[in-house]
Amino acid sequence: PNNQKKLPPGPRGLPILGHFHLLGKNPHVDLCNLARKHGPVMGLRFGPVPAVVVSSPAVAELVLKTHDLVFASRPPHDAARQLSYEQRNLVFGPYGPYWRNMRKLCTLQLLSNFKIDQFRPVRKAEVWLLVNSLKHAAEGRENVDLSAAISAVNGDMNCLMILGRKYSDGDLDEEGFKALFMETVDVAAQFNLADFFPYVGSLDLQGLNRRMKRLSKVFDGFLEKIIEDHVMKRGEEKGNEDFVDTMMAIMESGEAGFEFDRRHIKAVLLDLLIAGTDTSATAIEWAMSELMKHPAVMKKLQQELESVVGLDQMVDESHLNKLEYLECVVKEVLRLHPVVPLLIPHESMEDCELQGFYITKKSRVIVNAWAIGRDPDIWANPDSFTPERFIDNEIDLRGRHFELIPFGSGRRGCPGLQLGLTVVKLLVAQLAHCFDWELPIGMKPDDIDMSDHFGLVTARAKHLMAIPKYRLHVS
Ligand code: HEM
Repeated sequence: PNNQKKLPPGPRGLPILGHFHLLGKNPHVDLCNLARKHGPVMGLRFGPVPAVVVSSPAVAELVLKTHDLVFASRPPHDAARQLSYEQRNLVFGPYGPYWRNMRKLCTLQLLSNFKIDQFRPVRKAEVWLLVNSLKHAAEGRENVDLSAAISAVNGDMNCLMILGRKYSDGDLDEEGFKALFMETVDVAAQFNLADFFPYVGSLDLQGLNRRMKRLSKVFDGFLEKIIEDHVMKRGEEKGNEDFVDTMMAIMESGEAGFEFDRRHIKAVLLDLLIAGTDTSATAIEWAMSELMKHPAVMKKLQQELESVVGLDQMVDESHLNKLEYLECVVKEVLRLHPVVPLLIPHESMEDCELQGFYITKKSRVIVNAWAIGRDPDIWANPDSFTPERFIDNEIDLRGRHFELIPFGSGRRGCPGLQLGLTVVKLLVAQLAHCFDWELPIGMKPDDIDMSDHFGLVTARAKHLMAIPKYRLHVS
C-alpha cells in the first residue's frame, strides 16, 4: 500500500503551487543548493506534477542507465507544443515509435561518423574563413566580438550540413539567428505554469505565450522557405542530396512506416538547427573565456599545438586525437559549464524506486549535471579551472562516467555528441593556435566576467571581447 512507500525528501512546498517559488533566475544553482540539504534524490512538486531532482553520479546512473527505459520519455512541454508542431520534434518527443524512428533517421543520415567525415571539408572551409577575417581584425588591432564570431561560424557550418546551403540572418528575421535561438532556449527552459496547470496556460501569467507565438511564426516562415527552396531545386543535383532532400524523399515515398509530413520535417530541422548551433558555440565560448582567464593554461595548450601542429600550418581535424591537453581542457570546460546544465527533463513511464525512494509514474525528472560537475565530494577544488585533473584520469565525457555527463547518457543521451565534440575541439584548437588573445586595454584576466544566463543552453551573460594577434608563420 502507498503509505509504506517512502517518498524522496525535499523542502516544504506551498499548497497547490508546490515549489515554483524556490526557483530564481538560476534554477541549476538553486536546485544544487537545495540538493546539498535534502540529498541526491530530492522530491519537489510543481503544481500537481511530482518532480525528482537528481544530483549525484550514482543516482544519475540509476536513471540514465539502470532504469534507462523507465525514464526515457519527456514530459508535456508547452514550448515544444507551440514551436515544434505539437511536440513532433526529437528533443521533446515523448518515448515511442515516432521518436525512435526519427532519432534513428537523424543518426544515420546526419550524425553518423560517416556523415561527420563527409562534411569535414565544409568545416575546414568555414574555419578558414573565420581565421581569415580574424587576421584582418588583428592587423587593425580591433577588439573582436568573439561570441558573435563563434556563433556565426557554427551557424554557417550547421546550415551547410543540415540545409545544404548558408542562410543569412536576413532570411530569418531582422533580429538574426543568434538572438532568436537565444530567445528560444530561454523560453523553452522556463518553468512554465502552462506545463503544470493546463487551464492556467491560456492566462499567460508569465508572458511566455506571446513570445512563443512570435517565435513560432518567424521559424515556421523560415522552415517553409527552406522546404520550398528544396522543392525548387529538385533533381538539379543528383547524388548531392542533403539532409532535407533525404527527409522529403522519405516523406513522399510514403514508406516511412510512421506518421511523417511537413510538420515533422520542420520540427526536426528546427531541433537540429538549435541543438547543433547553440550548444557547440556556447561550449567554445566558455572554453575561450576560461583560457583567457587562465593565461598559463592557454600557454600550455599553445605549446602542445606548437609541438603537434607547428607554427607553419593551421590545425587540421587529423591532429585532434593527438592533442591530449586539449582533451583535458574541453573536459574541464564542460565540467564547469555543462552547456545544458539541467539536461532536458525526462519523464518516468512507470513507478520506480531510486535508492529506496518511491518515484511515481509521470514524474518529471531533472538531472542536474551542473551540480554533479561541482560536487566537492567528487572533485577536489570543484570551482577551480584545472584541466590537469584529467591527466591520467580515465573519466571521459561520453556518458560512461556519471561524474561528467554534459551530453547526458543512454537512450536520450545526445545523438550529436561526436559532431559536437569535433566542432568544439577544432575551433578551440584553431583559435588558440592561430592567435594570441589580448584583453581590451585596462582589463586583466581576473576581470573577465563569467556570469551565465540560464536557458536550456546556458551561455555567457555578456559577449566575450578580445583583440587577436596572429601568431603563425604562414600568411
Ligand atoms: C557541445 C555540444 C553539445 C552538448 C553539450 C549537447 C548536450 C546535450 C544534452 C545534455 C542533451 C539531453 C540529454 C538528456 O536529456 O538526457 C542533448 C540532446 C540532444 N542533442 Fe545535443 N549537445 C551538443 C551538440 C549537439 C549537436 C551538434 C546536435 C545535432 C546537430 C545535437 C542534437 C541533440 C538532439 C537531437 C538531442 C535530443 C535527443 C533525444 O531527446 O532523443 N546536440 N544534447
